[in-house]
Amino acid sequence: MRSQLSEHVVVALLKPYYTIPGCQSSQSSSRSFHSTRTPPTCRSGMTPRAHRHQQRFNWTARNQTIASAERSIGEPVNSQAYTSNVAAQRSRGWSISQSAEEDYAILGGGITGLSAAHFLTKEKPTATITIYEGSKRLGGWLQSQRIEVDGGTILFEQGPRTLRPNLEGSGITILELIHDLKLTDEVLVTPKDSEAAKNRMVYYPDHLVTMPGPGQGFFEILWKLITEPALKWVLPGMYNEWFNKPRPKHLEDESIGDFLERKLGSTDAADNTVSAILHGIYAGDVYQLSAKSLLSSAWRTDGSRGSIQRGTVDLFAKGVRIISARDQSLIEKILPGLDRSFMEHLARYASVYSFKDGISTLVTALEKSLRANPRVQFKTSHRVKTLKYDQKEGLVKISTKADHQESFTKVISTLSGPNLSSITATHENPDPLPSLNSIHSVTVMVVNLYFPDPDVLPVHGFGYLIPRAIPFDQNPECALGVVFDSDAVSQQDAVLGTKVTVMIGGHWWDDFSEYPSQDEGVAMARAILERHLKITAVPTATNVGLHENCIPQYTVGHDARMKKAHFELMKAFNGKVAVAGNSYNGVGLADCVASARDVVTNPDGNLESALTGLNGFLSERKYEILDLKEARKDMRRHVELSHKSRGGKKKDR
Ligand SMILES: C=Cc1c2[nH]c(c1C)Cc1[nH]c(c(CCC(=O)O)c1C)Cc1[nH]c(c(C)c1CCC(=O)O)Cc1[nH]c(c(C)c1C=C)C2
Repeated sequence: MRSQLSEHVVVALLKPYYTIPGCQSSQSSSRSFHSTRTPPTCRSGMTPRAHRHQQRFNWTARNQTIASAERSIGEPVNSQAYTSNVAAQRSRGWSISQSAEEDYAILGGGITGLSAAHFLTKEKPTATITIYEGSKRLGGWLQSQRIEVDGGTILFEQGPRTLRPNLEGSGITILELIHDLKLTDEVLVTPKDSEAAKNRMVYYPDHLVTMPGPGQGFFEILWKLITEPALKWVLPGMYNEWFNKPRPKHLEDESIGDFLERKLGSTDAADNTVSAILHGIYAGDVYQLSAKSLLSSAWRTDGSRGSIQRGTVDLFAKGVRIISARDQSLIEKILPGLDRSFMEHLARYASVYSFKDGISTLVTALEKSLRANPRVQFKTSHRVKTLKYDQKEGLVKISTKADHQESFTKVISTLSGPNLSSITATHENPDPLPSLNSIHSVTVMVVNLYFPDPDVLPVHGFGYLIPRAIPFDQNPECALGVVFDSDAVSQQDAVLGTKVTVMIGGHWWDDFSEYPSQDEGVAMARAILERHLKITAVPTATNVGLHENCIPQYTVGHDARMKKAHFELMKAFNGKVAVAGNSYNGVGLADCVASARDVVTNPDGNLESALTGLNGFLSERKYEILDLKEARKDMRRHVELSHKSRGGKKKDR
């Protein structure tokens, strides 16, 4: 049974049963989890609740914090000095006032805002929450739409459509949400042995290339690496990476393209393959996106070992894996509460998952649950115009129309960096949050097409991505990729047929001031399908969305800018405005939910954490070492135990 399960999912899945409570793990060297540093959840021997109570400063402490932030701006920011300043405040006995009433405002009714409200209702049941949303509808760009076609309905997705069953990273927080909202029966799994799981393709330059991955044998992969022009960089690149000289000491960050060229000795990897993958995640430019922020573990290993492969082989030989302390702490906190049979089902079968009624199921369920809570108020069609900090009262004031302000003890902004910056600007200070203001986002046109013929596609799989190396005459529409929706998530439609989504624009449209119309979008998508896949059939249903500035770009220097942004927010709002959402710590759906949880629950138990939501950028991230051999033993023990506890029967779904 073990061999069928994805190891890292299951190791993490079963971890609570082979490790000790978080607060003791620093002393656990004989156990399977060795903490390299004191776990952040357990500083000063305090409980997480005690840490939560520390989130609010008294006046003296606030002024100290401001002074500290001011000192830090304009000079090289020394986060350690800042942290020790906060620690000093604590040791002097300042702070720790928990007001009886807390009034929260959440700016933005997308998935991050709704999730933040959800986690707040759990974490602070007596707080009142007002959610401001500028448009009429909730959910942001999570948009699942049922459309009538001949014979029934089909489901189109405009935004994200699938989730990965990962526990590490942000995946576990969305599983917690699914559990809280009782949505496990709504989940649809795309099996690991499906074509969609096995065939993730890149277009190069005139044919589709299946990327090496699970389900392919060693010799099959080797043959592909030798013969496939799109992958010809891999073997020489590996050689260069092993022997190349270490990264220059002064290098603080570089683009992923430059990083790959430096490591692998040519631009082929970036141009032919990695640019395609980045199109599918960020719709962004491989020569602008940050290696430090987006390839953080490769960046770290390269820095410490001089070679990613040497570092990886070293870990492999030691039988250990590195996991971030934050992910480890989330797993410890959330996993024990989740439904075990659901988790086992995901771990065993799912490559990705979605919901019977699409990804918006999350939004509908969150809205229903929040509307049932008398402490939560929705203000849709209320665009926030100004956000000001009233130093005397220690409150944040929000206005949505002239001559009317509402006051809050804390605001969580899920707006984009530039939007938050613009509502904060005043005549006296037109650019109070320059680091947030500088976050650039790209625009993507999403074109859904439905063909009644179920056999329109010449190949099956998740879809394909288009790298930057494709000559203009093969991609004049600036397409980024095509998703084969009817393969990627089956069972959402009541009729047979083929659904595809063509994504266009992204960084290719950075200089555009006008975009194609909906009809032009459909024509462009059809031209792409005809050129690349020889599909000439006419779609009987289409749906086009132009999502302006929808994906923030973590360009070179992102981490350093977010560190500065923390201090700018502290200066402007004294810790009363925190940020969450896709502008900061991950652009995916799961990242957004995780950022909402982090900003509410303060997972680090770290005082700054609750203040701006950007604490993760203040100091080097902490990591822990997972001993895989011990973990596997404990896992086996646990599987036996859980078998016994279920009367020896395995519950299959
Ligand atoms: C809808 C547009 C989006 C594009 N990128 C993202 C969205 C929401 C964010 C994103 N997409 C992926 C990841 C990685 C996580 C993962 O599941 O591996 C993130 C953070 C991967 C991905 N890319 C595409 C799909 C269908 C997926 C799976 C996750 C999802 O459903 O969003 C296709 C795709 N997305 C974008 C483009 C341009 C594209 C091209 C075919 C932009």
